[in-house]
Amino acid sequence: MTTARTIAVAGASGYAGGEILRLLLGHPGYRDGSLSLGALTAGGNAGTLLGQHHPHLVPLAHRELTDTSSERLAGHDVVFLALPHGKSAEIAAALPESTLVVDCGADFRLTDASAWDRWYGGEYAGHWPYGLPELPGARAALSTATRIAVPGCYPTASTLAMAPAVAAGIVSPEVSVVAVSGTSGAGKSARVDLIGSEVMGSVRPYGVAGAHRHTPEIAQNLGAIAGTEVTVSFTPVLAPMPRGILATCSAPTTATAEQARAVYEKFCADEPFLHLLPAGSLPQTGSVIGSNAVQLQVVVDADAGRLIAFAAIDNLTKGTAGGAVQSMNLALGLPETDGLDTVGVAP
Ligand SMILES: NC(=O)C1=CN([C@@H]2O[C@H](COP(=O)(O)OP(=O)(O)OC[C@H]3O[C@@H](n4cnc5c(N)ncnc54)[C@H](OP(=O)(O)O)[C@@H]3O)[C@@H](O)[C@H]2O)C=CC1
Ligand SMILES: CC(=O)N[C@@H](CCC(=O)OP(=O)(O)O)C(=O)O
Repeated sequence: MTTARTIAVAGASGYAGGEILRLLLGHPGYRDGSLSLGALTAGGNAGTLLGQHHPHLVPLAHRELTDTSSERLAGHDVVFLALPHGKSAEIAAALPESTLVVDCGADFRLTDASAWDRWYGGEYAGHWPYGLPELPGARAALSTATRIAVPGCYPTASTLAMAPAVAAGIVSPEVSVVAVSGTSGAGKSARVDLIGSEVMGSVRPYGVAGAHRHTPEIAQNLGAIAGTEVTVSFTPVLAPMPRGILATCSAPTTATAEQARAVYEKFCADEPFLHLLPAGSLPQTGSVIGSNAVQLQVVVDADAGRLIAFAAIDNLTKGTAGGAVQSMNLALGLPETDGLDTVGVAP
């Protein structure tokens, strides 16, 4: 019998950490004992029980959260970091190279130090293999990785919506993205602009005109696929729902609707989590809640000369924890879909 691989989750009291734990509890490796859960850590909530923060994670309710330090996290085979931006670099540097570190924060996503400086600031920590297996070449990179940077939730939806069109060269490299997100994308910490009475019954844009830090990440992804610079105009929109992102992306095209559809069918054909809906159906967040699926559609507005691609994801599942577990599976040589469902919860 082989020894179980141990997994630690830093930031376990938060939304992303909680979702990682939810997925791991259903992972076949956890069920057969080949994966086990070690340290679960937090910041100010260290010393409290996980059940106080995630009462839905019944089997782990009794687990005590410990402080977050490289000493606590050392000795595990896999460490998920679900911490605020800027917290990962120091911890990761103190962990052995043999430990698989999967970072849900932004610290290692950007390949351009000047982009990091402009949108985040502080010392640039470098970049790691990017945890979006559906991108060209990503599976090969992830299968040998011991450090993985999980994408942001908006970049996951927007990149996957436009990747087929950009890879096939059927759009000009000028992409517009309007993406509507549920409030869990902002994390669990208290913010006046996120209290119920400010959010309920209202939809509002924020971080407009290139101000949102996901703009360079989306441009980086699409530029790498295109092999040329891609400009991205990104408008995030906050909606009164707990989970989900619907990204509506467009770019100039001369392709017909049939040509565009053929491109998307080919791109999605062997992808376990990419679901191109039948022509005439449009993605909605309600169909992907709790699932790792990405529901896609592509249409062409011939009068405007634009290709429009839609993607719906659960920001906490495919947009964070699902992408993290999918990447872990690849890095550990496990089946990529282990512990990840394409079946959502509805209504
Ligand atoms: N929410 C989402 O949809 C997505 C999130 N991510 C990324 O995942 C990471 C976590 O996000 P999310 O779960 O939403 O955030 P939350 O605010 O919900 O959780 C943050 C977690 O980090 C812990 N923490 C906060 N400050 C410190 C600190 N100084 N030292 C140690 N631990 C600390 C918190 O512990 P405590 O409870 O004790 O404060 C909590 O466990 C972020 O980097 C985020 O960008 C990525 C994609 C999507
Ligand atoms: C609704 C909402 O506030 N969403 C977050 C994005 C969350 C996410 O994916 O991003 P990171 O991992 O890069 O933090 C925001 O706009 O800041």
